[in-house]
Amino acid sequence: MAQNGHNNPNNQQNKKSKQLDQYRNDHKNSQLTTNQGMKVSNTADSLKAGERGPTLMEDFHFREKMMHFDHERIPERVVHARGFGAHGYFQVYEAMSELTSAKFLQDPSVKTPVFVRFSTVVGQRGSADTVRDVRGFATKFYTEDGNYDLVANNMPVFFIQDGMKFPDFVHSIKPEPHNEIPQATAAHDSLWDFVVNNTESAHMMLWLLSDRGIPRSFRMMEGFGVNTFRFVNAEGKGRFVKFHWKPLLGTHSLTWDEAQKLNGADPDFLRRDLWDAINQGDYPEFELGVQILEEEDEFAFDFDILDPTKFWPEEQVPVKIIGKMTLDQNQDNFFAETEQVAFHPGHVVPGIDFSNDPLLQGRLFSYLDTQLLRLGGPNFHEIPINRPIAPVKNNQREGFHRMAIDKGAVSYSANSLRENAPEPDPEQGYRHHAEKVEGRKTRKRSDSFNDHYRQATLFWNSMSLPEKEHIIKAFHFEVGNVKDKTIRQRVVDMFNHVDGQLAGQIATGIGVNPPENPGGSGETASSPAVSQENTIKQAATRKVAILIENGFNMDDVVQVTTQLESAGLHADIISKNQGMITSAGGEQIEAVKSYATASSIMYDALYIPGGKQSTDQLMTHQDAKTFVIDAFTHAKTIGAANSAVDLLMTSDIKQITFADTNTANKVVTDLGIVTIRETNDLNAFTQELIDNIAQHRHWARGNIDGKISG
Ligand code: HEM
Repeated sequence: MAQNGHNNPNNQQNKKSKQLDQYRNDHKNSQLTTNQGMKVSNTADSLKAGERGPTLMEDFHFREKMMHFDHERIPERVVHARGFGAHGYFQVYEAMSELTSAKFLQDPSVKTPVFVRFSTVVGQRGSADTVRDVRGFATKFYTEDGNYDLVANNMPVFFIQDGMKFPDFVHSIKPEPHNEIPQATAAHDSLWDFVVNNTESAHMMLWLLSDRGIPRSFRMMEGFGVNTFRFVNAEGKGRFVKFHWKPLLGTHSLTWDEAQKLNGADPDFLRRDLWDAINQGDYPEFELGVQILEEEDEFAFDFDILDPTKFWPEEQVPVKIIGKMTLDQNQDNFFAETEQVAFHPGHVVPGIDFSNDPLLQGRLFSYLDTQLLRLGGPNFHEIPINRPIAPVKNNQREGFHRMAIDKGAVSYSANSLRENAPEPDPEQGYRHHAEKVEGRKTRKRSDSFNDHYRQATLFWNSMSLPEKEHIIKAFHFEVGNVKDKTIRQRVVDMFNHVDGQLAGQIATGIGVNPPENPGGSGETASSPAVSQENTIKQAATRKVAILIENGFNMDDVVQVTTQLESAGLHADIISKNQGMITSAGGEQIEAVKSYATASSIMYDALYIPGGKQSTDQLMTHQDAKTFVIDAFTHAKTIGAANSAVDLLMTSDIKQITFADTNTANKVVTDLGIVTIRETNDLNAFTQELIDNIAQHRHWARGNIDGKISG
C-alpha cells in the first residue's frame, strides 16, 4: 500500500510535492525540544516548589506548551467549514491554444500539480459528512504561470443571482442564531422563509433536494464552476466558458435513509472513503470539460448567460472534454493543508478571465477578504499549501508572520536603484480582456434575470421516476420540519410555478392545501444529461460486504473475492464476532468486522457464500437479517450462492425469483438479486454480480408493492 501516495513515482516528479517536502517532518528518531530548539528532560510534570507544591511561574516549558495549545484554533470558514483535501495532478489532452493562452492547457506531457478540497457548505467543521447539502469541489492548479483556482460546487446553479444577497442567504440556512439549531441542514423555518421570499432560489432548491444533495462519494460527484467565465486566446479573442468536472466513476448518491444513518454510524464516511481510496491506489479521476460560447451568441438563449441560477443544457451547448485530473496523494496534515488552503475564484492565470455575472463579481471580493481574517493577515500566500510553484516577486512587504526575507532598500516601483525590478511585463503579464463596458450606475437587476421557474421545470422534467420520488420525499422532510404553516403553504404555492403535480405532491406530505389551480412554467423540454440515471455505470472500487459464520464454504468465498478484486472491487468479511472463522473444510479466514462495527449502509453490495452450518447460524442472527433487509430496501445488489439462497428466501424479501433446484448451476437474477445453487463454479455468477453492482441501485424493486413484508 502506497501510504499517502508519497511513494508513487508521479509524486517524486511533482513540483508542488517537492516544494512541500522542505516543510514535511515525520519526527522519527527525534528528541523532544522547546520551540527554541532546546532539548527537554521531562514533559509530563510541571516545575513545582516541592513535589506537592504549586507550579512555578518560571516553568517556561509548561508555559510554552500550554500557550501553544491554548492558541491552536483558528476561525473556521464562514461557509464550507467542513472539508477534506487531496493532492494530485492535471493533464490536458490536447493544446487548447485556439481557445485560451492558459499555459497549463497547452502541453499534454505536462503534469500540473493540484490540491483539491471537497466540502459541505452549511455544517460546522465537526458536522457530519453525509448531510443533505451542496458539496464544494475546489481545485488549486499550481501552474508555471501562478496559481489558478477553480472553486466549484457539485451543482451547476446557485441559490441567488447577485453576490449582495449572499450574507442573507447564508444567514437563513445556517443554524438559527437565537438557539444555534439546527446543525447542517436546510430543514428549518428561516431557510424556507428566505426561499419563498427569494423565488430565484427555486431551481437550486430542486438540485439540493435531489439525489445530488447526498453523494455516495466525493469520487462520484460532478463539479461545476457555476459562474460564467471567459477564455481568452493569445490573439485576445474572448469566449464565454463554463467549467465541468466529470468523475470517471460516474455520479452516484446515497439514499436518504443511508445518509441519515451514516450521520450517526460514521460521520466521516465521505472523507474516509476518499482517504482509503487513495491509500489503496484507487486514485479518483475527473475529466475537465468546458462549454464554450462565442461572444456573438451571448443573447442566443431564452435565459441570460450571466444568470448563475441557470445552467447551459449540455444538449444545447456540448461539453468538450479537455483533460483529466488524478488524485494520487493524501495530505500529511489536515490543518496545514486542508484547513489552511485558501481558494479564490479571483486567482486566475493569463488566458482565463471573468464575466459580468453579478454573483461572480461578489465572490471576487469575498474570498480574499474572509481569508485575511481566517488566516491571520496578508501573508497567507506564504503558507506552504498556498505557495505557487511560480516565483513570487513584488514590492509587498511586512505584515504579521512575514516569511520572505526581501533584501535591499527598494520596495516600490517605479525605481531606478534596482533598475526598476521587479518589473511588470506588458507582453507576458496578465491582461484583462478588453470588453467594452458602458452603462448608467444602477442597483437594478436586469429584466433578463426575471424568469425564476422555467429551468427549474426543465430540471424537474429531466428526472427519472425514482429521482422525482426522492425529491418529493426530500420536500416532505425539509419543509415538514418548518413550524410556520404559512411558510409551508407558500412553498407549495411557489413550486406550483414549477410544476403543478410536484406542488400537489409536496402539499400532501406537509399538511397544507394543494394548489387550487395546478400550474407550471410552461417549459416542456428536458435535459437528459442532468439525470443520474444516465451517468457512467462502473463497478470498480465498490465495496462488497461478505457475511459468514463458522461452517461457510471456503471455495464460495475465495472464488468470488478473487474475481471481485481483479475487477477492482473490495470485499470485507463480516461475522457475528471479529476474528478467525472456520470453514466447513476446517480452513480459517479473518472477519475484519462484526455487526458491531459494520452495517449494510457502509457497503455498495452484499454477498453471502454457501455452507449449511454458516447459513443456519446467519438465519438466527437478527443483525444478519437486518443487513440483508437494509441492502434490499436501499436497492443494492445482493448475491447468494448455494445454501445461502435459503437465507434470502426465508428473509422478509418477497416476490423475487431465486435460484432453486430446477435451476441448478444457473445464475438467476431478479431486480439485482443474483443467486445460484448446487455449483462449485461461481465464475458466471460473480460476473453477473459485478454487472449488477455497476448499476448502483435497482430502483424498480421499490415500485412494486409488497416486496417487503410488513
Ligand atoms: C456571491 C456568492 C458567493 C460568496 C460571497 C461566497 C463566499 C465564500 C466564502 C467567504 C468562502 C470561505 C472561503 C475561505 O474561508 O477560504 C467560500 C468558500 C467556498 N465557496 Fe463560495 N461563495 C459564493 C458562491 C459560491 C459559488 C457559486 C460556488 C461554486 C461555484 C462557491 C464555492 C465555494 C467553495 C467550493 C468554497 C470552499 C473552498 C475551500 O474548500 O476552501 N461559492 N465561499
